[in-house]
Amino acid sequence: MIIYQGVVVVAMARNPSLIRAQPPMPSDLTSSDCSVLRGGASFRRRELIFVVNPRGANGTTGQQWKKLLPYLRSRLGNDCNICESLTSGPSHAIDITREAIREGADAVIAVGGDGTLHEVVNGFFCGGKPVCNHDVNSSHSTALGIIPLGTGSDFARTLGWKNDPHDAIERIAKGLKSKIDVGCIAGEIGESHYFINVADIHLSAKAGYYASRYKKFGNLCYVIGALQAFFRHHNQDLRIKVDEGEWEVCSQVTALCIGNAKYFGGGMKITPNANPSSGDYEMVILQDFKWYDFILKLHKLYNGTHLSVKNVSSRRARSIEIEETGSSGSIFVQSDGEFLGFLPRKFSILPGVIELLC
Ligand SMILES: Nc1ncnc2c1ncn2[C@@H]1O[C@H](COP(=O)(O)OP(=O)(O)OP(=O)(O)O)[C@@H](O)[C@H]1O
Repeated sequence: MIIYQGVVVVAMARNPSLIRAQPPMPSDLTSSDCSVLRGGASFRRRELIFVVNPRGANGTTGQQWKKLLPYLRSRLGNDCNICESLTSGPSHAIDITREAIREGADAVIAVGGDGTLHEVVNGFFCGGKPVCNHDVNSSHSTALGIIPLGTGSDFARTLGWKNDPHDAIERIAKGLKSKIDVGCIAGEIGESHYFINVADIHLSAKAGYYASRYKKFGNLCYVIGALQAFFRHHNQDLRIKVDEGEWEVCSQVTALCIGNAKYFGGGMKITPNANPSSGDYEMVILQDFKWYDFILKLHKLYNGTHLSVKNVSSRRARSIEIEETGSSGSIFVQSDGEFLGFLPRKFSILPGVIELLC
């Protein structure tokens, strides 16, 4: 990152569609996170990188962002250097985030839906380790921020945040941070993948996979995806190992959901007791469900009262290994709504690994 006369230029990995120049330093810094050496010439403005998916929510994110920028600049511009980076396509947010952290950003803020947040979270890691500042002498870490402007905003829902970008800007302005957990999924060949919301397996993952093709219909895409997934669906026996214990067979699994947070699929409270600050997951298993069970019990899935329903179980876990009893190789795995591949997988949790601006 090059800084000259209060202007910030950040070089990013793929698309140089960054950046806004900021005016020179203000005389009055109010943010608690800006370090100021009073009596000396040196003081530090927070470096905020806004990772914006202009195509989020069918392009609405881009339009809302443009309208929001003048307010954002006026609210934060005195204390912070505001860098805007528009994503050019899937996975770009990962590259932008990694680069921003290496260059010493104070916060990377995901502007969009849960898909953009998921990519930004994955950008906090590389090669199985947290990404670090290039400057090994620097002690400050990069926080995660969120401006929920997408279709679902399921993570924000867990935190009880309204879908109001002005509230989100206030949280960023305050600069208060809280440590949150991140889920980690190891695949067969050892590569790691991260999630902040919910990872899920089998029917729900298949439904999410199909839903992603119908995003243009908004939240209706989840209903269409579910209907398509039910077509030729078979419940499956799975082998599960929890917290390094014994392998157990779990019969006729319809869907298995591992929650770091509570919601998925645009507001379904699937893991109602999950808490991203608890250091563990809530694992909810639906067994032997028929298509009509979903219709009859859908309202319970949405309001989080399904744990008392027959064939639904919940338990807490820090580590979960799951494999098929057979070898169909076709049990879908989804991570924060992104199709990841098929079983087997191992899920572990990284407690308090990211600081969230809250
Ligand atoms: N410029 C782009 N063009 C097309 N797709 C993009 C672009 N930038 C990012 N994406 C992809 O769009 C996906 C969805 O983004 P995002 O979550 O912001 O929108 P959404 O429509 O609200 O979806 P969600 O249901 O996840 O809330 C991301 O996972 C990302 O891979």
